[in-house]
Amino acid sequence: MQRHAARAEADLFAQESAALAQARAAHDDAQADTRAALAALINHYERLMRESRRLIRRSDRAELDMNQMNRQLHELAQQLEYRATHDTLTGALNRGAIIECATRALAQGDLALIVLDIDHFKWVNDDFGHPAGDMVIQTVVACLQQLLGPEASIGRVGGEEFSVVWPTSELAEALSVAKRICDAIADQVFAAPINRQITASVGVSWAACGGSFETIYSHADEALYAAKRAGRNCVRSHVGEDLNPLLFAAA
Ligand SMILES: Nc1nc2c(ncn2[C@@H]2O[C@H](COP(=O)(O)OP(=O)(O)OP(=O)(O)O)[C@@H](O)[C@H]2O)c(=O)[nH]1
Repeated sequence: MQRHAARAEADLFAQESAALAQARAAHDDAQADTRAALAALINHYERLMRESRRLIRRSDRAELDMNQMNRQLHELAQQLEYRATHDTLTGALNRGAIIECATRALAQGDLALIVLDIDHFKWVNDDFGHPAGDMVIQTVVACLQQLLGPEASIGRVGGEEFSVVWPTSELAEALSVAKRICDAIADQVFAAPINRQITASVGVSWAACGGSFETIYSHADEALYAAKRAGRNCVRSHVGEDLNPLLFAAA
């Protein structure tokens, strides 16, 4: 291939080299036919210009193709990154991405973790079918996004379980966010065929900067199940060793 390229390069300039040698000889020899040598030189110079233009056009096309391929590769890498970190049904962060996000947030500062689980979701599926259940899951995520804004880290960590990573030094602030989440879901109108109130139970945990994800998650999970035990549609918290028994009664 390299040999072929070298030969093509030699062939490309062979005639011009000969014409140049002829012109030099004519230049050095007072008796030579300089007009003929000049005519040959003009001829070959024009051929070189045509050839150069053709090569420039070809390289411009190759550059355009390469730029387009680069753009496609970049888009593909972004799509792969998105698919690796997001839940396909809702577009929320997936479990792995939420773990990474919470771990990073804990390394940088104090953090509240809010987990919520739709109440009696099995009945939704049983009464209205799995596609309607999927629609409820999507609506819950849309409701969280609407409530918390585009910057909030909202994840779907299980079938009908969601997490919100909420960096804050104030437990009271996290509890207020959790209460707003609980109320927003209870107030959300779900499209047909659901047409009935859906609620969620919410658990909140909090850890100071440097805490571990495993601890903050297990505390949030315990708080969530305390909320389920307390009758659902309510918020419970677990901070440190302390499982708060009566925080925000059912709405
Ligand atoms: N439609 C739908 N259903 C799902 C999905 N993932 C899990 N589920 C269903 O979610 C239901 C969860 O039911 P359970 O864990 O028994 O809990 P629950 O009925 O919500 O009751 P509580 O959590 O105790 O209030 C099961 O019926 C699962 O089949 C999903 O992606 N789509």
